[in-house]
Amino acid sequence: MGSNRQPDPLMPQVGGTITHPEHGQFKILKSLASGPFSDVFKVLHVQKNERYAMKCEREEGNIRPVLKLDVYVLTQMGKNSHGIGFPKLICAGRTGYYKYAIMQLVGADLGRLRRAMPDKRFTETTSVLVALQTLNRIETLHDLGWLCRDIKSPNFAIGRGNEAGTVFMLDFGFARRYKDNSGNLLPPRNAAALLGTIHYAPLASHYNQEQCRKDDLESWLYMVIEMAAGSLPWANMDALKQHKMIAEAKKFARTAGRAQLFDGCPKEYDELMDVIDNIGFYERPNYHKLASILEAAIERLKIDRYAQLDWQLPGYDLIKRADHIGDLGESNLLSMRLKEAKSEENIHAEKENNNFPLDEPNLISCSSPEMEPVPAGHLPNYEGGDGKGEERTQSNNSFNDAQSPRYHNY
Ligand SMILES: Nc1ncnc2c1ncn2[C@@H]1O[C@H](COP(=O)(O)OP(=O)(O)OP(=O)(O)O)[C@@H](O)[C@H]1O
Repeated sequence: MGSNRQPDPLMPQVGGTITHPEHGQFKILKSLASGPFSDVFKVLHVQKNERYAMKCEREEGNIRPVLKLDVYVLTQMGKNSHGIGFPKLICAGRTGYYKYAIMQLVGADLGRLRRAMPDKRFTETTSVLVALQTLNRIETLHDLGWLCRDIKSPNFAIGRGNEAGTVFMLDFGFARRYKDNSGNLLPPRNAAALLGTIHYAPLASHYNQEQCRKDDLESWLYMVIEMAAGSLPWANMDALKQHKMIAEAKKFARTAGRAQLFDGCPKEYDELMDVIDNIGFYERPNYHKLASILEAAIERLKIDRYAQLDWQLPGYDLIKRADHIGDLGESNLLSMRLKEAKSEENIHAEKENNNFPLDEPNLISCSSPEMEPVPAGHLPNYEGGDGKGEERTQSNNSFNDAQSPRYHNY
């Protein structure tokens, strides 16, 4: 994939080499992704002849720095015995101009793989088994004290070779601690940015509320419905111009629009929404209950839990097709410029989060509800297809914006 950004000769280039003081030389083989936040390359460890992924970002001038959070979360994950399904972090470094992290190389992401399927939906077997795996990854991340706040299929990827049946969780650039080192839950700020990816954003985020574990699961639900059904009812709405309408559609999907939302999904999925919608802000979600709903679908549909997944079956040739989808280039995606306003509340939240200097830099009390597009040079580069749902954004809608009523329940 090419980048939408102006070429920057001081950033890593294909063909170049990076030397880490302890880990040795890495030759840059290929660009894997180039987005508004970072560039990702396939690299070769020259001495060990092993391939890895390298994610890098400029030291200065980022819309939002993401690498520090990736490194922080993956380091913690590596120390955690439950780190299965998270890329292993090899090393991280900086050159003065950019920062980089070298990690386990994984395969195609679930967004591309789904769009490579004939109806843009996985088979029942794959969609249910992948729902179980991704639920497990989210539980692991949560139990480590982090929220993702950007759950979507492009942020999960399959393993390579004999790990192709394992789904890996990527991208912690919007992660946030919800508890401190002693395990105390952090109180919600009065308001928070609409951030993440609008088509998958939880209602709380639409209404500028602090997110909690439940909200990651709400995004997960939208993702698993899309994987099973092929699309979401709001798939054709413009993420930027119609973000309020998307929120309305998500509310409608809980009343008269419910049957439409779940059309094409195993019937058990309907119950997932009730369980998720009833989780409280401070509550540890009942992941086991959610998994047991998926298990009920597995039982009813007589799914072999050790079955090969769609991309492991020769018939679809999915991995190759997914690569091609990745090459389609530009879509209509637009990211948002990070504003620099800081409110008293945010400063307070940062102080409370003192041990985690990775807090989001701006978020609240921006006077304008309008979202400001980033300059063309920062347009992200993602695939076409129905990729509207993959717009990743961060806005500063005023909490008091009359058009953004505080969201209570649904
Ligand atoms: N470890 C990896 N192995 C292989 N590919 C990877 C790896 N990490 C990231 N990628 C590829 O790079 C893409 C972007 O990575 P990631 O989401 O971490 O970066 P980002 O800058 O936060 O992206 P986004 O613009 O989606 O927010 C992924 O969708 C995936 O295709």
